[in-house]
Order: sequence, then C-alpha cells, then structure tokens
Amino acid sequence: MWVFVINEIKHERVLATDAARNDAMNLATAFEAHVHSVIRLMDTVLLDMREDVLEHADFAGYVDEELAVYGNFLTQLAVIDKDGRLVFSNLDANIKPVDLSDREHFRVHRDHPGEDRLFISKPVLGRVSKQWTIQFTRPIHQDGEFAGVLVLSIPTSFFADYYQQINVGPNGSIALVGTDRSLRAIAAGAPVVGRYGRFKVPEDKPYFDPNAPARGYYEGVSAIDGEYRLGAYRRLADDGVVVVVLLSPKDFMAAFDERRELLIASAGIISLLLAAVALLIFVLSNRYFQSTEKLRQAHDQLAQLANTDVLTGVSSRRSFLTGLEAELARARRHDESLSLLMLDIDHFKRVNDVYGHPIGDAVLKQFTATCASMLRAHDLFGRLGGEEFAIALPHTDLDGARSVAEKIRMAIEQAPLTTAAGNIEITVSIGVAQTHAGQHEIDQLIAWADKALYDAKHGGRNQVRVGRPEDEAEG
Ligand SMILES: Nc1nc2c(ncn2[C@@H]2O[C@H](COP(=O)(O)OP(=O)(O)OP(=O)(O)O)[C@@H](O)[C@H]2O)c(=O)[nH]1
Repeated sequence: MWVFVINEIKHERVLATDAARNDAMNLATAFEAHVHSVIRLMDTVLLDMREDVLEHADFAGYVDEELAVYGNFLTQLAVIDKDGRLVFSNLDANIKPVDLSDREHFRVHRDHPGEDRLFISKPVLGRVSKQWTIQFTRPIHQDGEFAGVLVLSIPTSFFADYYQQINVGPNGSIALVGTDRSLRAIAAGAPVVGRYGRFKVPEDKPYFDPNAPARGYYEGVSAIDGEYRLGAYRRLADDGVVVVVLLSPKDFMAAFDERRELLIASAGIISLLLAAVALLIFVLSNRYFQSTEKLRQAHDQLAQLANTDVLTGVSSRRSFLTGLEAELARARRHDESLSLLMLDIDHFKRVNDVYGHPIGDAVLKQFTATCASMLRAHDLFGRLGGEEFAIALPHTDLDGARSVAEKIRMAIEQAPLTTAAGNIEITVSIGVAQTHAGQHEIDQLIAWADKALYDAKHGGRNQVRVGRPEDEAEG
C-alpha cells in the first residue's frame, strides 16, 4: 500500500508541475499578445503625431486631439530637439527647456541618424511628469537630417495594473523585461517598483541568450526575493522585450500538498487498522492454538488413561486386545507365528485376605514389573482384569512361548516380592497358545490360552500349560 501511495504522490507531483508549466506558458502567450498590440498601438500613435509635428507649426492642438482619443493612459507627448532639450510637452504649455541629452531614448536616435525605428525605454522617473514611465520614441528627421525625438510616455503601472488583474497566485509574478536586462514593468507580491531603473535581471536567464528559442521554460531562484520559481517566457525580439511569467511552487503545489497529506493520512489510518486487525488475528489464533494444544494434551491424557491400567502401568484390557488384533494381522501378512500367554497369580485372594488390599496392590505392581523385565520391547503386556494378565509374543512359536512362560513362572516363584508387610511369596500359572500366519481368530487364540491356564490351575498351579488347536479339536 505504501508503495502505491509513494508512487501516487510522485505521479501527482509531476502532474502538478506539468500543469503549472502549461499555465505559465498560456499566461505568457496571452501577455505577449497584449504587449505586442500595445506596442503596435503606441507606434501608430507616434507615427501619426510625428506627421502632425512635421506638418503643422501649431501641432499642439493636433496632439491634444490625438491624446484625447486614448484617454488617460498616455501620460505625455514630448518633443526633444536635436540637442537633447525638451522643447514641447503637452503637460506644460510654458515649459522651460529641460536637458534630456543624457537619456538613452534620445541618444539611441541621435547616435543612429540613418535609422527610423521605434525605441522602448526602460522605466524612467519623468522630470516633468514625476511618474515612472516607459518611453516609446521615434526620431524626427528634417531634410534628411536628425532633428530631434518624439516621445510618447505611458506609466509602468499601465502594464503592471493590467497584470495585477490576473491571478498568478500570491507568490507569482508577471514581468516585462528588456533584453537590456532592465525591468519594464512587473506585477508581483514583492515591492520592486521603487527599484525600476536600478534593478538588473541576472544575465543567466535563458531568454537573454539570442540563440535560445523565442519561447521556453526555466526554473530557479528569483534575484528579487530569493524564492524558487518556475518560469515561462516569450520574447518579442523586434521590440527588445520579453514577457516572463513566474509561478511559485508555494501556490501551484498547495493543492498537491493538501492531497499528499490526505493520501499519507489515509494510508496511515489504513496501516493502523491493518496492524490492529493483524494483532487481533494473532491474539485470537494464539488463543486458538493454545486451546487446541490444551485440547490435544487432554485428549492424549484421556487416551493414555484409557489405554493403560492405572495400578500396574501395563496396557488396559481394551488396548491389549486392540494390539493383539494388530499383531495377528501382521503375522497374517508376514506369515509369522504369534503366541499368547495367559497369566493368573495363584491364590491371590489369600494375599488380600492376609495382608490387606493395599499390599495386594503392591504385589500386583511388583508382579507386573518382574514379568515386564523379561519381555522384549515389541511384546505386548496387558491386564485383562483382577489378577489375570496376558502377554502377546510376536514372531514367537510355541516352543519359544513356552520357554518365556517358564522363565516368568520361575522368576516369580524364586523372587519373593518385597512389601511393607515383608516379603511375600507368590506363584503364577500360565497358559500358552500359538497360531501361525494369523490363520486363527483372536477369540480362538484367547480360548486356547484360557483353557491351558485352566489346565495349569487344575494341574496344581505354579506351572505352564500349552493349549493347541488340535487339543481344542480333540476336546
Ligand atoms: N489387591 C488387589 N486385589 C485384586 C485386584 N483385582 C482383583 N483382586 C483380587 O484378586 C482375587 C482373585 O481371587 P480368585 O479369583 O478367587 O483367585 P485366586 O485367589 O487367585 O485363586 P486361583 O486363581 O484359583 O489361584 C480376588 O480376591 C480379587 O478381589 C486388585 O486390583 N487389587
């Protein structure tokens, strides 16, 4: 999810920047058209008035008529003679000649007497008008000689006020820059108007390069206020001016910043929710596994209890019979012998009667321990009930089984069992039966072993008897 959010933010940043570049260029294109038409208009007025000046000795009346057409926005029409003296201004009928020979808009025409071209000056503080104005000038020629300069002034605010109406954001600006690096007009948040005339736009701007395209983008830090901006420019090469639109990321990235914060906040909330859900799942599953584990342990305990005789620790009757069935099946599969011993302690009742039931229990435990010590790991030993036990001997034929039974009988007879009531001697009677390749059922095998045990008891006890299938048949 965070990968998506980061990619989305990157993508939207690119989109916001692209949109700002488009906006800047669209504005620059619109202002270029505006500047172009203003310049053409100024030049037309200049040319008309020059005709009036040249053709009418009392041209002042014609000038007033012409200026009235354009309302207030033309500040002044002035005539400078060939020596640079201001000899006419529509603002002051009784003007005293003012020396303007140092002004660029005079010198540029005087120094190129063969040329009749429009010149647009940088803003100057008018010595008569007392306003910051831009001068549109044309030379006056009489009899092929340079005779002076006609000056039409408009206030810098003419452009700036117009630009100010356009929303370029609180930190954006629109400027009309001369290719001589002086600002002609600017509408911006920064207070730069008072610096007209002194301020020079840094020369590293791409639009000052005569080989650069007439329109383009650039970005960088403003020389006026040090703020980073994205710019679009359009150059009017013939008129020596460039229209520059500067937009600030503070403005055009504001919507993007809001959206980025929204995206990050949303992703954060979703992450927290996912973490909470993951934690919940972890806690629940942990509890589930814990309870499952407890259940499994309880189940194992129950199975253990069900399969084991509590007193002696040997297999319970049910478990022993299940094991015996499995061994019969295995003997059947592997064509092997399987023998069964049935054991019954002789006169066990007397032990209980003489020593008490707890001592009887202790005797039972020691009896099973003695028997178990004589068995192999895969032999089965179970308590069928009371003092009656059974032992299954896999892979064991009748001789082998009889031998095991005899060893057990002797061990019980010879090893008196140690109890709290002293040593107690007991004996055991054992019946043996055998089947080969599992060809008989479990009940039959048990019956034969039972019969052999019965024989041992009636034969005098403390002995081993063998029950054979043929005995059953004969019996
Ligand atoms: N202490 C104790 N005695 C038990 C337990 N289970 C059975 N008995 C006793 O074992 C005795 C079995 O007696 P009988 O079946 O008469 O046989 P016996 O006395 O062993 O005589 P024979 O089998 O004929 O040699 C009974 O007194 C039962 O109460 C037990 O778990 N603990």
